[in-house]
This record gives sequence, C-alpha cells and structure tokens, in this order.
Amino acid sequence: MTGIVTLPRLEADGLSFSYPDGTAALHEVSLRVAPGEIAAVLGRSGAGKSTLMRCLAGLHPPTRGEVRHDGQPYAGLRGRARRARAERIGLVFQEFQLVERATVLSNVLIGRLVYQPLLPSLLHLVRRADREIAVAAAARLGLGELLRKRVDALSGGQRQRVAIARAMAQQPDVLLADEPVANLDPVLAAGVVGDIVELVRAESLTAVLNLHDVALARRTADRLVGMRAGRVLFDLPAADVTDDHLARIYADSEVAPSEVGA
Ligand SMILES: Nc1ncnc2c1ncn2[C@@H]1O[C@H](COP(=O)(O)OP(=O)(O)OP(=O)(O)O)[C@@H](O)[C@H]1O
Repeated sequence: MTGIVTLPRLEADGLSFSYPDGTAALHEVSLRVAPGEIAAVLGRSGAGKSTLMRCLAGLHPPTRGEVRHDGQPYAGLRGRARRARAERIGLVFQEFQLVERATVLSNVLIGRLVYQPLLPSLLHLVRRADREIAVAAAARLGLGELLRKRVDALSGGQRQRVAIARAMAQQPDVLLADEPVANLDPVLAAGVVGDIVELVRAESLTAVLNLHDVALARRTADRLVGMRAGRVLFDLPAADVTDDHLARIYADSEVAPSEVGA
C-alpha cells in the first residue's frame, strides 16, 4: 500500500446512548475528526447534540458502540490512563460553570488542576509553570488585563473567553465546545467563535463545536454534521452542505416513530 493515512484523532463508532429514564438520545452515530479539523454539529433542539458531546468527552459511557482518542478506546481505561486521556480533551460546556467569586486567573488555572484531587487546596499551591501557562492562555484570549478581576464582574463575552482560556490552559489536543456562544449577541458570538477557530488552527487541535447559528457554522467549520432525532443525517465538507441538507434536519415535520430507535 502507498500513501500517507492520517488517523482520526477522535472517533465515534456506532454510538447509541439511552438515558436512565429510557430516552434513546443517540442511534448508531459514527464520526471521525482528524487532527487540525473543525467539525460543527447542527440540529434542532433535542436532536442529540449535547448527548453526543458528552459521549465524546467521556462523560456518558455509550450504551452501544465506542469512542476512541488516537485509536485508543475510552472504555477500559482506568486510573492514570483515564486521567491522561481526559487531560487531552478540553471542554467548553455551559454546565461547566465558572467559579463566580474567584478571579479570572483562578478560573483559568482550573484548566491545569481540574483532574487533581482536593482542588480548592491545590489552588493555593500552584506551580509556577502552571501559572505561566494559565496566564498565557488568558492573554491569548484578551484577558491579560483582567486576571485579577472576579468572574462575576465580567461581561458575557468575557466570561465565555474565560471558559475557553480554561480549556486551552489544559493544553488539550481535542476541544469540545457545546454551544460556546449561546446567550451572546451575534457580533460577540462571531468574535468568540473566531477566537476558538484561531486557537484551534494555531495549535492544530481537533475541534467539535455544537452551534445553533448555521451561518456561523458554515463560515467556521471544515465539516458540518447534521443530526436529527439522535441520528447523523449528513456529514459533509461545509462547502457541500446545501439548503436541502439543512431542510432535512430543521424541517418542522414530526419525526416518524419508525425513524427513531429503529
Ligand atoms: N438527563 C436526561 N434525561 C433524560 N433525557 C434526556 C436528558 N438529557 C437530554 N435528554 C433527552 O435526550 C434527547 C437529546 O437531548 P440533547 O440535550 O442531547 O439534545 P440537543 O440537540 O443538545 O438539544 P439542545 O439544542 O436543546 O441543547 C432529547 O430527547 C432530550 O429530551
């Protein structure tokens, strides 16, 4: 065989996931994202985007199928190997709240310490190297002047930047961002997504973004993954996604029960 094969950095293979109450949120979802590639996941509310993100993050063990990082399945990883994998994956999730009463710097430092026990006490025992990395991550997101400011005194856009800086301080090779710009006005949203893209490109990260703003996703991502009722309906280079593709995931019609969980 000839030619160079680029292995995917992040792979989901035949993922299905049901919540404990029986809600089947993902059905046979497969996805491959290469190093340096940005994939945006689109779909209506309830399509399964956040659930997919949580499976990719290793927060939800799938009911069926598997997720792999650099070819290594998540399942079966324990202890140090499991922590090492988690450290490679930066998360910008809405439910991963900032510590409101702490400073910008303390929040970004959590990116360095998040996988260690006794976090609060460790915050007082910060290694110089970790501090330097956190300061650099904050500066990169335009937060250099705000390091000592408390997060509860920041604007929405600044807070979003703190969350991204925290993920970047982790020095991940994968960035997963679930609605990183929800609640921001369109101009601010485009700015924050622009920041993410710049960082992803500069560091050659692999990124999966859940975005509600289709135009922004089209401008931003290399690939668009369209989901509906827990399934991937298309996974295409952004330039190849047509209005017909989008209509298939956003059309108003109810999804027939046979389409779900079949
Ligand atoms: N904790 C939960 N328990 C039970 N069902 C859930 C839970 N979280 C989500 N679901 C259901 O799983 C399905 C997928 O939800 P998910 O949050 O992944 O969709 P989404 O595409 O991210 O939606 P949104 O864009 O509104 O965030 C939905 O039917 C939702 O009601």
